[in-house]
Amino acid sequence: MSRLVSMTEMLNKALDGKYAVGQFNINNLEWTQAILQAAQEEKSPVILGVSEGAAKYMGGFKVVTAMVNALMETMDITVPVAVHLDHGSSLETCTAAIEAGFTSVMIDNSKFPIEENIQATKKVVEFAHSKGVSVEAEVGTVGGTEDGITGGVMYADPEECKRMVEEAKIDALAAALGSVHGDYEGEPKLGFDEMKEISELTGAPLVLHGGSGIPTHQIEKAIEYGHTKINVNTELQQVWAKRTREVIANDDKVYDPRKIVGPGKENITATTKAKMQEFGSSNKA
Ligand SMILES: O=C(O)C[C@@H](O)[C@H](O)C(=O)COP(=O)(O)O
Ligand SMILES: [Zn+2]
Repeated sequence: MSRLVSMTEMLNKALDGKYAVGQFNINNLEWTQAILQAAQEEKSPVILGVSEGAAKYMGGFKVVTAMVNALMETMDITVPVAVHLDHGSSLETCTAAIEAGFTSVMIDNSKFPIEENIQATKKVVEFAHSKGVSVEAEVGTVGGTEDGITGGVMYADPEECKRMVEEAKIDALAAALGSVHGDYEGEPKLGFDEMKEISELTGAPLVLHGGSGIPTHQIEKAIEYGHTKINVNTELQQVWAKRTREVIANDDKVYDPRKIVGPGKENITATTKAKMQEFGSSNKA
């Protein structure tokens, strides 16, 4: 029996309570164990983000939900957990994820003109809401590399954001305002004036993509201006890779994959816990 939940309740509570729930992207079994452990220890709600590429790598949507559900049971996870399709590209992919048991999806048609983006999102919302699944959409363009494809930043237009929220009836809005996937060059420059305007205009729970490498004072301001979900992928990959390199450098005879891949889990758990404290979601489960 699945104990997964959608993002709706967690994000509305976060909006009221002025904190954000982290979306931490998973890549495999170890990642999932490490993040679930962090959430349980912090008594924090958590969103497990799964990109189309990561889902394919892990063997498909059904493998992902079977793994997460089984781990929740064996690890005795009691905090709210959502499994969310990150940057879903089409109605077909979102439908397949929902049918496999995902409790939340992002339909990212932000590269299309706003009218097309809204119409495509509406169709996803119609199906998703009939199954109790939450929907996130994106307006504007997050910079950097997304599932292997690199592009520039394009700020979200406030009126387009309002239309997306009102017409498509989404549960969360990723309004791109200068954030970047992957590493930032220098200090991130987020559009806080636009953020405040979009938050006031839409009243929607906002989502911050490219959450790695943003200093705490900017994270706090983003939360103050309506961000209830912050996506983190790169930082977890970096701390895991650092530990894994050390393991191999310190022992050139090691070949047991569990001894190579496993130790980095501690770094993922520690970084996830630190992010939950920073985002204010600890003890909010
Ligand atoms: O790269 C992915 O597959 C996931 C990201 O797009 C995720 O949605 C995200 O925004 C995380 O950003 P990051 O921490 O800068 O990688
Ligand atoms: Zn993203």
